[in-house]
Amino acid sequence: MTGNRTFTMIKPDAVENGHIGAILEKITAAGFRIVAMKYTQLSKRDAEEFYAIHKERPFFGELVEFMTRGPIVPAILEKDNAVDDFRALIGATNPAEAAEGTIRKLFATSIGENAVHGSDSDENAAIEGAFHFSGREVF
Ligand SMILES: Nc1ncnc2c1ncn2[C@@H]1O[C@@H]2COP(=O)(O)O[C@H]2[C@H]1O
Repeated sequence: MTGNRTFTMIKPDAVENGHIGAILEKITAAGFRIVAMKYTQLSKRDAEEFYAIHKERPFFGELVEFMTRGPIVPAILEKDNAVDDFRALIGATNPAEAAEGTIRKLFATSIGENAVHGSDSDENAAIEGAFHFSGREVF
C-alpha cells in the first residue's frame, strides 16, 4: 500500500551535531517509509532557488548562508497523511515553541537553525522532492 508523500531535509546544524541517525530513527519509528534519500551539499544558487518564496524576508541571506555551510540529508517520505503527520513529528518552526518529544524540540537550537525541514502542503512536497531527486532516485 502506498501513502502520500512529504519532503524533508536534515539541515547542516543537525548533521554537524551528529544527529542524522537519531532523526532517521524517529522518522522511521513514526511509520514513514523512506522512498528517496541522499547526502549532499547545496550551492548558493540551489539554496536561493529552493527558498525563493522567502527571498523578501529579512532572514533570507542568513537562511542561504546556513543551508549551504555543510552537508544535508534530503529525503522523500511516504505515509498516509504524510505532510501533516510529519509537521506534527518535527514540531513548531521555533524549537522554543515545539512540543515535547518533537524532532525540533530534541535537536534544534534556534528558529533559523532548526534541524529539519518539512513541506507545508502536498503540492510543495512534490515540487521540493522533484528539486532534489530524479525519477530514478525514488523507490
Ligand atoms: N525569523 C526567522 N529567523 C531566521 N530564520 C528563520 C526565521 N523564520 C524562519 N526561518 C528559517 O526559514 C526556514 C524556511 O523553511 P523551514 O520552515 O524549513 O525552516 C525555516 C527556518 O530555518
